[in-house]
Amino acid sequence: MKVTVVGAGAVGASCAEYIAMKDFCSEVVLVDIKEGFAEGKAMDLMQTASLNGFDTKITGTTGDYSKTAGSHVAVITSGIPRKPGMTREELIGINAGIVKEVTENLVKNSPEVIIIVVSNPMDTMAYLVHKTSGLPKHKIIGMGGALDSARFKYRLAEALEAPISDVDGMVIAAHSDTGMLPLLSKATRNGVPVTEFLDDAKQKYVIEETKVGGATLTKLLGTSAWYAPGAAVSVMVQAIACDQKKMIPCSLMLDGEYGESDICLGVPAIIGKNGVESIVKISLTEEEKAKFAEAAQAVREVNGDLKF
Ligand SMILES: NC(=O)c1ccc[n+]([C@@H]2O[C@H](COP(=O)([O-])OP(=O)(O)OC[C@H]3O[C@@H](n4cnc5c(N)ncnc54)[C@H](O)[C@@H]3O)[C@@H](O)[C@H]2O)c1
Ligand SMILES: O=C(O)C[C@H](O)C(=O)O
Repeated sequence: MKVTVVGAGAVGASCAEYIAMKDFCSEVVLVDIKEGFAEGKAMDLMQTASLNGFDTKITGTTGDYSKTAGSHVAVITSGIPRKPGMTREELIGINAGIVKEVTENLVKNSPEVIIIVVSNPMDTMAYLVHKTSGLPKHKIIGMGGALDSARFKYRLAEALEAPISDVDGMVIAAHSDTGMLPLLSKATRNGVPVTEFLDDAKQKYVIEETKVGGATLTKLLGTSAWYAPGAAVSVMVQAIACDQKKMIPCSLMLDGEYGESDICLGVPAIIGKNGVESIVKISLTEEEKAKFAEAAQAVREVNGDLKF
């Protein structure tokens, strides 16, 4: 299995590192536009191989997409991250052009590729890849829900004063500060609804902190996060590489599911060797349905700024 990661910055390098550490791929190719940067990151990561015990071969290239030919999966992390005080949506002006160009180069060299979109604003960038790549819709997957769900579990464990391994939960809808929908109604501690343990104030705290998880880290770090994003991508790549058929919330092109069409939004899906094996339909409360529709409306407005 050959995986390409475009953008050898914070998220791209973290993603390559986690993929290599799990040792399920034969080859990871890092691509960046900055001269020598991807080559340097690849060499540094390869020098951890004997220390960390993996055999995955990591190489880097400055923009030579012929080196990515025959990739099964490609991850797009190229583009600018936000700074404290910004929204992800403000990145569209620069990132849309980068994502479109990168997608064209990837598909030209790997016509069968499955693309995982990470660059922000992610739901809109995933939509752009659908509109410009010519790939079938099961081969384009936006990464947001896997990360947001991990942050939800972190906040749930904190509020419950429980180990994270006791906790389960999922975030759907938009990957934005306002449009995330942490499904508290379905979150559990060892199968018991968390609503049995958390009072209203704690429930509200968990939801609000989850939604601004990315902004909180951006404020602390001065740029956006990379460890958990990289780990989330590696889980998705592994689900494809090992045909795990894992249920992961991902930003997918909807065609009537959850009452929406012609939009990419976070919904639970089965991820396996074909990319998206199916979209999972779960029941939502009336309040959750309304929030999902509200998030869709906001993403639709951002999509309106795209020029194909
Ligand atoms: N979807 C998510 O959950 C999620 C999580 C974290 C970050 N992000 C997004 O991922 C993106 C990358 O974040 P980062 O922290 O790694 O940023 P970064 O600045 O560390 O890395 C981005 C890299 O992209 C490269 N790049 C720019 N244009 C390119 C091009 N045309 N071709 C190849 N490479 C190019 C840059 O040289 C840089 O090395 C941002 O848009 C950020 O908002 C999304
Ligand atoms: O918050 C950001 O801008 C980056 C990313 O989308 C995240 O959630 O960490």
